[in-house]
Amino acid sequence: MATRTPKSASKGPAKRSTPARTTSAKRTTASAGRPRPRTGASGRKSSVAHPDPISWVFTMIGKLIVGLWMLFAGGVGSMARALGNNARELDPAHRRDGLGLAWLAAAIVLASMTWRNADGAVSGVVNATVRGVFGSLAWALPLLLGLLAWRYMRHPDQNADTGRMVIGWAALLVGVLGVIHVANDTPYPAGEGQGMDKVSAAGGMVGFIVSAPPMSILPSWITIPLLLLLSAFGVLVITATPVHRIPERLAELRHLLFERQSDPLPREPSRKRPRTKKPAGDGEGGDGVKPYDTPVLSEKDKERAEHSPEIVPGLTDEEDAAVAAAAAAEAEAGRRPPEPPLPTPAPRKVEQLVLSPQAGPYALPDLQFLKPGTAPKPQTKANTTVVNALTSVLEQFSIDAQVIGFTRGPTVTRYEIELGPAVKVEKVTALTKNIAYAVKSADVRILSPIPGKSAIGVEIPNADKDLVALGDVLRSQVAQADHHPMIVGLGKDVEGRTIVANLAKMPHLLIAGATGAGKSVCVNGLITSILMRSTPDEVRMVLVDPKRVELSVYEGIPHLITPIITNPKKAAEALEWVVGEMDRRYDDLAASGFRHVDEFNKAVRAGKLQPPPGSERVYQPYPYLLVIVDELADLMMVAPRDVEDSIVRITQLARAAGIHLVIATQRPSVDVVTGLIKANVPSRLAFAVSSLTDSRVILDQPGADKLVGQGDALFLPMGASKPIRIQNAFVSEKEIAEIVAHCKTQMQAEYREDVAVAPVKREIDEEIGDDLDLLIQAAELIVTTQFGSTSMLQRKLRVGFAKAGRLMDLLESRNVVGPSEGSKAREVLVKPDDLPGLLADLRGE
Ligand SMILES: Nc1ncnc2c1ncn2[C@@H]1O[C@H](COP(=O)(O)OP(=O)(O)OP(=O)(O)O)[C@@H](O)[C@H]1O
Repeated sequence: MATRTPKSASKGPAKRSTPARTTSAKRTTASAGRPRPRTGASGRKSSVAHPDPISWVFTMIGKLIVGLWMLFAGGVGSMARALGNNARELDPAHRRDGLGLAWLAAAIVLASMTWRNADGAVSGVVNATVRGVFGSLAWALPLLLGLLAWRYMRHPDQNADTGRMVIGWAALLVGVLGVIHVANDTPYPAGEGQGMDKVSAAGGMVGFIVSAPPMSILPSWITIPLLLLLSAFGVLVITATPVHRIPERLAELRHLLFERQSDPLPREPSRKRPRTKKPAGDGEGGDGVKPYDTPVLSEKDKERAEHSPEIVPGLTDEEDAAVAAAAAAEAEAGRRPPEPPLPTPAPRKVEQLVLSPQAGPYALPDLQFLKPGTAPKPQTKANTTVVNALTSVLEQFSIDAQVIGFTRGPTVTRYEIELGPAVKVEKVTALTKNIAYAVKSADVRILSPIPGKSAIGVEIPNADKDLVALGDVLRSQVAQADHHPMIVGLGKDVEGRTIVANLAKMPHLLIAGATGAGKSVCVNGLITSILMRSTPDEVRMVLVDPKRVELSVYEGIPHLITPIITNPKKAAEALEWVVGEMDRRYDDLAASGFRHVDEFNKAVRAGKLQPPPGSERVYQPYPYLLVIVDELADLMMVAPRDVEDSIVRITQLARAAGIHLVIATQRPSVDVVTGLIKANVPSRLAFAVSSLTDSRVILDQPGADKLVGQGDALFLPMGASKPIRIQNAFVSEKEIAEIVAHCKTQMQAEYREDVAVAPVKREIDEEIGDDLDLLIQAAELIVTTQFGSTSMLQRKLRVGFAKAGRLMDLLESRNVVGPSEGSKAREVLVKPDDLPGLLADLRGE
């Protein structure tokens, strides 16, 4: 079989070629009548009818030479190809190193020929040529080549930047040479009183070419500004400054030149610490919590080694990061230090419904307490690699689609894929695993479509993340423009936009995520945002921290109405207190005819609300009440029913009363985040979770299982159908401690006594449930009459047989009556004297 195929294959062409050959042979024979050389169709050859031996020898020698030449050329060619292949296998960085060295050599050679009076024909020609071309700036050419060499070797991975630099410097050089040429009366290379000498002494041929044409039609006072404009363009390209950002860049420059020495944050002496005292890369030295701190595996060091400090300033050196990011933050704020909202004046004297009286003015903490994050990186080599990987996946599967661009966010980059006509979206979405394989990342999330765009989004984590700092978020224009006291900084979205949210509008928020996903940092961010922007008479807080350590730093802040609640049982009580507070506020709203506490407050501030005649009451504005529960699971373990009841009541009604809940949990399972709680907490913030099920519990859709952790989150505000992906803002423990200290110096915390105190009925047995009142009546009846009869309970309490039987069972289980004795009444085990104690027990007191 194996031999047959070539045979038959060779037969085909042979058969096909035979007639042709036969025909031509016949034709030749017919025309010449004798055999002719097969090559010979030309007249010249056909005229050589009898080649003599000498010419034959020459012909053969010629053929030999041609053959040898072809052999040599083939050898050189294949050698070059082999070398080329090897060169292709070289690390691109090495190739660029080679290029850099070549430029350096050229710079040195050029400098040796142009910077000194070298004799020698070659030097003379090179010198004259360089001067002829670049005129009086010929001396700068070796420097520019040296600079190019340095860039190639220093940043082998920044091709695009090097290209930009070359273009920028070229534009600058051409513009300046033109100006020099005009300044020297625009000499021509030939003509009377002109010549190359004069051209070389002015702007050279470059200067001539760029200045002579405009000078022939325009006066010099127009030509020079035009040339200066070209030079300015070069400077903008070199510094990568779009025109609209010139003021910011100038501000940065001023900052670097004049203000860097005088620390922009003088309140923090620690900033001046010598670098060596801090472990390298410890972005928040001594803070405990560091941004992107990986608790299990320390990949940070590896990452740090892979990125030059210029690319990832935040992860390598705190001071550089601080300076770079300060510049960026200032640039963002247009160099104007952001103004904190004005402190609210001391409240008027109040007499009722007071959470705690406040004396003296209260100054909000300075925003400088919060450090800036890292400046966002526009594009890195990793992005180009991913674009190539995506393109090749689409090509491999022959899908008519292309990557049309990407948006780099702080943690992930979203690549946009546009489909060709009649290509199914599913063709790309079905490739999730292949894309993940090609880009070497398991956390690929596909968005189809990107909201507001006809494109599919592929979100891939960045190897080099940006640090989003709470300080930058709160300093942003969007946060500064809104003075609502419940505005909190959430972070930045994939497009780098700052995301702030109004807790009052949420109106309640559920935060969930696995351990280490960034929940605690988020809760800290929310509380810190409030501390930064609101006075205690605007916002009051109840903090519930069953884990005991997460929120302890806030102990003593004046915004608290009760010490931080760490005991889950007391937490349930505090939630009940909140329900009571809500009811009190509702009573006020109902009595005054307002529908929201904001309207009520407005009326009170305007003095429009008068207490009813005869009442001693003095109205005063209600502060917002923010209740933060850091671990719902711990509460649900202790008193699931009470906690759920309170949460549901609060969430259903509290909005109008200015009471808002933030519930965090690391166990987003259905027994913790029950259907009732979910239905009543409309805004969700999901950090990375381990399973699709968890993601569905929080968001009612997948997505959170594809997050990368460390503050990467999906935010689903009330009413939205698609979550927004954000990188949560980071705030360090050190910053929090400073802010808390400031708040404490402004005002003492004055706690209400009754918040976490058990109201009358507390530890009611779950078994009793809603029957407590009936049970107490039954116990009273039986103990006072000493007659343990079910039918008596039926008659006296007017309940059915089943209920009476249940009450009797409950009393039996609590040793109030003995076991059933058939139709006889049960024995009563508690004496009338012990009744008060029994009732207190039943009430759980
Ligand atoms: N927004 C963020 N920016 C940068 N890094 C973050 C961010 N949020 C969290 N991290 C990093 O992730 C680590 C873990 O975060 P965090 O302590 O908030 O997790 P958690 O979900 O609260 O975990 P646990 O439930 O175990 O307390 C932090 O120490 C920090 O290094």
